[in-house]
Amino acid sequence: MIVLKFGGTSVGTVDSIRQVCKILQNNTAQGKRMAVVVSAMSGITNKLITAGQLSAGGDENYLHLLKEIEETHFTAIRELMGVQSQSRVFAQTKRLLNELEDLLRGISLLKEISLRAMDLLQSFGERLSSQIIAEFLKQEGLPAEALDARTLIQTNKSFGSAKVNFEVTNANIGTHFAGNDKLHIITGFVASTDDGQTTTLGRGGSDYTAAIFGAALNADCIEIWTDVDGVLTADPRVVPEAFTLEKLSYEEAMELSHFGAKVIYPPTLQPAFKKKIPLVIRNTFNPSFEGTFISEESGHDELPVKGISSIKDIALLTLKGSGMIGVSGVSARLFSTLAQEDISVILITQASSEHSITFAVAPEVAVKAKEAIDEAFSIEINAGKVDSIEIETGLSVVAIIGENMKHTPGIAANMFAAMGKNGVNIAAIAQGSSELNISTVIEQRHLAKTINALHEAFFLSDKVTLNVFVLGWGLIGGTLLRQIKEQQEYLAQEQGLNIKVIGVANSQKMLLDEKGINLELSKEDILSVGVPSNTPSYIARMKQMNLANSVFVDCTPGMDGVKEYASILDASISICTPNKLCNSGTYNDYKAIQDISARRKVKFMYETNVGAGLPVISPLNDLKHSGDKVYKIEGILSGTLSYIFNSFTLGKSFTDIVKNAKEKGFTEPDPRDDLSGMDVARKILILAREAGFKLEPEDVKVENILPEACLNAASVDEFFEQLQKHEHLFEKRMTEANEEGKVLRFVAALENGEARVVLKAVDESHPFYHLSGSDNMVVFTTKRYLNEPLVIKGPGAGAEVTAAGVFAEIITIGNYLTNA
Ligand SMILES: NC(=O)C1=CN([C@@H]2O[C@H](COP(=O)(O)OP(=O)(O)OC[C@H]3O[C@@H](n4cnc5c(N)ncnc54)[C@H](O)[C@@H]3O)[C@@H](O)[C@H]2O)C=CC1
Ligand SMILES: N[C@@H](CC=O)C(=O)O
Ligand code: NA
Repeated sequence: MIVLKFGGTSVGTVDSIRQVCKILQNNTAQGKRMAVVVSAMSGITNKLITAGQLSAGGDENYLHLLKEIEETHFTAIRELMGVQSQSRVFAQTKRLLNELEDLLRGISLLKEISLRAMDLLQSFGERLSSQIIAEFLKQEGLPAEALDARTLIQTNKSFGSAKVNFEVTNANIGTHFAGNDKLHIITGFVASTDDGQTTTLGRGGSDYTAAIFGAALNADCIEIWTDVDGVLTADPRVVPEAFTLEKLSYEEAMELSHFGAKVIYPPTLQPAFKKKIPLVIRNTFNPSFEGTFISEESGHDELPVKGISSIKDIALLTLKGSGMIGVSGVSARLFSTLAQEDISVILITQASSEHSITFAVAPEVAVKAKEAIDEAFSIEINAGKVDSIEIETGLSVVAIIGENMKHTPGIAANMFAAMGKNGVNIAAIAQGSSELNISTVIEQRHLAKTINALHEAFFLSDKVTLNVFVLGWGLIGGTLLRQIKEQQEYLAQEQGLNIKVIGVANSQKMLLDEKGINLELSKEDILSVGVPSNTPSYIARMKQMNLANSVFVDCTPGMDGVKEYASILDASISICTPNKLCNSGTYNDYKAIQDISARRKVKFMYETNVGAGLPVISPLNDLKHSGDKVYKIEGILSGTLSYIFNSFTLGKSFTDIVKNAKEKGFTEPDPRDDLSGMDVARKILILAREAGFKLEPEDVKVENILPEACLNAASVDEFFEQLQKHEHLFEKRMTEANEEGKVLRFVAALENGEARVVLKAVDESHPFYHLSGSDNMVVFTTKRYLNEPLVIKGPGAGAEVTAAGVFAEIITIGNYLTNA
């Protein structure tokens, strides 16, 4: 015998009722014996309640609702039943509707509605639906018969949520079913007292009916048919990747539903749990799907955590004071006070210092709870031994649930790491010794982010999403976006890293889309649906989205984004950037940013600040952290100047070479940043700071090779005109060097804590002599690399290598954020 329960949506329309019929026919064909519990058609119970309230308030509009209720059922009959039986079923239904009308009229005359009348009123929903469905099933060839559960389930007189007398009820059900092989279509939710008054079974009442019948009949299984596939790992409206669980234990189901998974209401299923009858949650609208099987066994041995659950709105109350330490009976008084006020406690934590007890309640009862407790502890409060209760609001509970967490180390670590890296502060923690549930209290604004981060950490560790916000869509930004597009599929497949670009912007337009931007479209098409660019609002929107695993990528040459770095890191969003302005500003600013990223445990990465894609900053840090001592750093740190002086031979125009470097993407957006030595100065300053020297920008001594007229030119075009006019200056220096068998190299150096940038003539014996193209070369002389310095060499500028360096850092950040 199996007991099937069909909820309101499963019997809500003519189509769904037909669907129910198919499911039952299918089972019959397989020779299964069944009992069926049905709810009222969806929306009917609410209409009955409203009609009752209207009539009690003397509002004639209840008649309209009555009409609507009639229409819903008449439509079902008209569409489901053949002409021969229609009139009979209409008549049956009309009789019930007349009774309902009489009841509502009675209520309107009395001008009040008792709980008892409310129960009777609500019973019409199930009585109407069960009759029509039974008639339809009969017509379709099933041996169906409507069964009014009021004749079998006996309760006490607690109207609204009556207590079942199981002894009488079980006996009644046993007797009724003995030797009766009809297909009973049972009214859910309703019952009656021993003197025949109608009662209802409270929240989840139809599930309760199914459990009562299942237990009484020793059913093999109880199937709860609803409009979702089963119990999901998380709320799919918050986590689109949530999936249906195949198996759950009773305890897990209980914990998961306690936190708002509305699929079942486990307290009502107790009779079934007690008899160890398995429960299956199934989807009426997707009947081929197996659903979620709930039994004694948890299943999924590989899944220590089964679900992420939450309560959106709670208040946290704390009772604290020195007068509590070592005093017994404090918590007994506290919680019995709450019990007297009928306040349900959602979560409790107490540290072993016994100095305070913190607990969570629904926010609407927080003040009432505070007043009651302050009153109960008034003597201690007046004596200064205990403080008046503190209330914190705007909080949520997030919990991970699973039986296999028991005795599995690392689960809490994983949970807290995922939250910590996403900047979620935990206000309170609770774990029962059953180890079935770890609950945390967090700020409500972080709820969605937390649920998603935890879902990734526990269910999708092989498929995590990194949310990327790019500012600046020029040479580097554009190349980076192209590289991401080309590599997206590989990273998702091979690395389980789903890189989602959520925001893009150039100086004109910006676009943010939480669903992710389709990089297959052209830049013009993408930005055409954008809005005028505004850096502060771009960043505000990014923070407001509050997505898990977010990275801000600044590919602009200016300060607009840099000004916001502190606030971005403070919002627990990582940053990676080729923009050097942040790290080459004042030392205090540099230090502040480093401190914030350390404090917030988010990454701030900028390897491309020096030598573009070449590893320079990270090896320097490795040397430092491993205890080496850096004596000297010397380098050709400008790809542009390297290219220019490597290509500058007799007979060539200096201006053409600079233009050529710009076309190749080596130069800064304004090449004067390179030629003035400014860009190199920034780089050696950054290296000096990374090496541990507290230098300010003005501490770097730079030889200026550009004439005033070039520096002062109003535009880049005008600069090139002026450069042409002054070419002879460069030719002169080059010829002089050549005459000594030397070449010109723009060299940066850090020695004894002093940083310099000079144009130097070097001979063949010098390592910088043989450079070519845009190559950078960095020479580290250290305690360990003393006689043979450590040399790093390769292209130090250009769109492809720079963007690739930024991309690599994005991936590093992704791995950091998503691995515990
Ligand atoms: N070209 C290279 O080899 C290297 C460049 N870099 C750095 O990369 C950065 C980008 O350089 P490029 O791509 O060559 O510059 P670019 O001039 O080609 O592109 C800059 C982009 O930023 C946009 N932009 C500027 N301010 C903005 C704002 N407030 N909001 C939104 N968008 C804004 C511009 O519209 C443009 O799309 C610079 O900081 C540069 O120093 C670093 C290493 C190597
Ligand atoms: N303009 C710079 C680009 C890299 O930082 C250079 O030429 O090195
Ligand atoms: Na680099």
